[in-house]
Amino acid sequence: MSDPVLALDGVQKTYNQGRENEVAVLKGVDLSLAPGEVVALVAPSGAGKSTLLHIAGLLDTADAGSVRIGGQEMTRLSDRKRTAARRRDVGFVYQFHHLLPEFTALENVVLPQLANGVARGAAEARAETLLATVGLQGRAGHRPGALSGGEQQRVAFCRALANAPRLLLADEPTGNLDPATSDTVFEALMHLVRETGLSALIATHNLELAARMDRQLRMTDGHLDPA
Ligand SMILES: Nc1ncnc2c1ncn2[C@@H]1O[C@H](COP(=O)(O)OP(=O)(O)OP(=O)(O)O)[C@@H](O)[C@H]1O
Repeated sequence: MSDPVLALDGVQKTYNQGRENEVAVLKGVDLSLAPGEVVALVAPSGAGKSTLLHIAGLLDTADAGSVRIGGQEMTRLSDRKRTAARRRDVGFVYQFHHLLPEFTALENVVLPQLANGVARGAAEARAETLLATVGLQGRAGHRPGALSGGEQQRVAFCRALANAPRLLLADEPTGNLDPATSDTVFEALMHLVRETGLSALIATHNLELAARMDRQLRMTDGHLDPA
């Protein structure tokens, strides 16, 4: 059997918010994400889902426990190696698109590839394919300011996948959109994820969207349980 794309075992994280004020946010989180699996992370505000996504995505480190991506143990890597693994393996999507305003949609998807050493022609071809997958073939030359909120977010999905990560982590990816747009944009994200075959952990407050994923996990009192 192939390795899980993401495996967390006994992950713990406590924040120290000043003297004698410790907050244990993750108290032993276990999670296994199979290749191609899309899992919803449902949690009330403040339960620690951003903390979990940051640790899973190698932006932050756990106090205890193990984080493996594609079978490789990440917990004891040097900062430099962890950053390299994050750039190679993980794509992030946030509630807000964070696109570069002075560049076109196409360029926003091309630039991370150039930074990764991909030749411009190949980078542009991949960007065009990704944008077409989310229905934006006619918008590639537009700057973010000339796109709707839903279109901006679809470009952000393409940018997250530009360097073909094996894992997508999304933190409320449709949280900033009205319900109808949120629905369309979520479908575009699911289509993109299925087309590229990657695994995704998607945090959402929207139970209706969560129900459309392969599986739902709920965060309660520092643990993850099936919803
Ligand atoms: N850098 C930090 N230092 C101290 N405490 C922190 C830090 N980051 C988060 N916390 C605390 O950890 C808890 C969980 O925060 P986190 O951002 O992971 O929650 P969340 O579930 O993503 O919330 P939301 O849905 O509101 O974004 C909160 O009580 C928060 O105050």
